[in-house]
Amino acid sequence: MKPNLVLALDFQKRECIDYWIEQTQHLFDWYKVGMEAFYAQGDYTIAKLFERGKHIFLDLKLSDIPNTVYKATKALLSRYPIDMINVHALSGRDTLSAFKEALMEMADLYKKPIKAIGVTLLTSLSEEDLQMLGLTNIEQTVMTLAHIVKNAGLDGVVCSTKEAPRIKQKLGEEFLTVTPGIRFDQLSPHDQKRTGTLQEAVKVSDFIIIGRALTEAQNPQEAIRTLQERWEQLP
Ligand SMILES: O=C(O)c1cc(=O)[nH]c(=O)n1[C@@H]1O[C@H](COP(=O)(O)O)[C@@H](O)[C@H]1O
Repeated sequence: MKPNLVLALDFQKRECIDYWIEQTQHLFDWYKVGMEAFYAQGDYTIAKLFERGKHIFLDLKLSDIPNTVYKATKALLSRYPIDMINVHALSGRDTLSAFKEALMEMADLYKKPIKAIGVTLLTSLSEEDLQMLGLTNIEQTVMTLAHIVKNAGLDGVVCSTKEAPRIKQKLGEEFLTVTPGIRFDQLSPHDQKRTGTLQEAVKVSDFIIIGRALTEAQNPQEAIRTLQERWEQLP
């Protein structure tokens, strides 16, 4: 089965949020509401996606002590009809377990599954950035974090397309991989250091995050059509 395409609604203005939902709803079943849209237009964006029957990935990358993450997760899920939510794996095992516990309680209450995802190493980090943090070896660090995420009972990880094959191989096909940093052709990577193509992503991901490669295109209508054609051609 093909992965899900997820559109990152990284906007603050309602006109932009409306435009991108209207223009892409035939192609995307999943939308990601990240910090920018959530802080600027959270209630509005989530209500709009819910009315249209879209799946919502709330990407706030929670990172705090276990008690705070547990309570914040419950507060978010009691307010918003979310299908997937994430936490930073670097918050450590106890925070990940508290996050999972909150999700299970809320999923039980609302009788619906909510996917729990751990962010490994941000795709904006390179080996050099890692060294500055006193860490080494992206592949190995991502694998260590992915193991911690799996052992805490979460459903999957955010990682780049580069690490996703090994994660699938070591942690099993059912362990979800969510891959951002997707670029088409020779497009600028912007601030991303570990990018991947749609062709790479389709083989190794369960959820492929599409952001500025689409939403900053010179001609958005043409870019949406091109993405649709490419997507339909992929196996
Ligand atoms: O959790 C995420 O979604 C995420 C994790 C990560 O490691 N890297 C990353 O880029 N993201 C998000 O994925 C999207 C990538 O967008 P583009 O760089 O515009 O394609 C943004 O909304 C980021 O916040």
